[in-house]
Amino acid sequence: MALIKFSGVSKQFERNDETFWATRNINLEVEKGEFLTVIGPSGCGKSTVLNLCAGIMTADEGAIMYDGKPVNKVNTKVGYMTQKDNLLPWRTVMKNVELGLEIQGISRSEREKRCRRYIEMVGLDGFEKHYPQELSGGMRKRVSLAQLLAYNPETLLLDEPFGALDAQLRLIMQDKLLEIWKETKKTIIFVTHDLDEAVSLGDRVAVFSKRPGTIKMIEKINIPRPRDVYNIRLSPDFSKAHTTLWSALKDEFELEVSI
Ligand SMILES: Nc1ncnc2c1ncn2[C@@H]1O[C@H](COP(=O)(O)OP(=O)(O)OP(=O)(O)O)[C@@H](O)[C@H]1O
Repeated sequence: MALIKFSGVSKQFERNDETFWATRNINLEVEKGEFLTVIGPSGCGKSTVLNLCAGIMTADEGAIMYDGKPVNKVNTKVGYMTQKDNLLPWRTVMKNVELGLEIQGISRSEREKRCRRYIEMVGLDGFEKHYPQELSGGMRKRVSLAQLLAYNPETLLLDEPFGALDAQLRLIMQDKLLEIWKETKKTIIFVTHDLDEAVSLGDRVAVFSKRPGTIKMIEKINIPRPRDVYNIRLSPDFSKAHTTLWSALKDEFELEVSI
């Protein structure tokens, strides 16, 4: 049984007194421990799909199941890193990363030990006492990721987590995320705008069509693991998957540009 299952899921919104479908008839299954990447043009409903999985929005049609149970309230099994960081401006980096553990009632020394590891992992050691407003956009994203990992949810929903990072740092973070995934065997749904990133990381890549977003294709990525994100573009398996996915994706972007 799939851990996450979307069956015929559609969601509509209202804008200027008009309703419109953001997504239509999403059918998707994600296996436990799978790394699924999701790509599609802007506004096709990728974040909406994550919001539905996290239980912070309800579907207008269809059903979302998590571990065999309907998602009809906030899904506490998932940790969600949204596009905007939700760091608290009055708490330092360390205090922000500790937040989830503090709520769980974990002792201060244990919190600090766990959080220090993740702060170090995202390359922010030395910044523990800084406040979010003293950091760059990319650094704030990394604090959010450390916060999420320290909280240790079963499933990670990541909405363009590395979008604000420069190309080099993005590769380093991709490498670290794959390491964590291997170590913790978490299930990950990772939304990105970057096809290279989608192919480098995913077991499968789901391509969304333009709005109303639906799944246009799902491609299994047959690149062996462990993957070397720094050199993966040189592999023939990478080019093959990239070419197939790009031919599906480029039509959606062309449509977007021509509107
Ligand atoms: N709460 C809301 N109220 C009204 N419209 C919304 C709401 N949330 C999303 N939308 C609209 O629904 C559509 C899908 O939005 P969504 O954020 O899911 O797209 P996306 O694929 O994640 O986009 P991007 O890649 O640009 O982040 C967009 O047109 C967006 O403006």
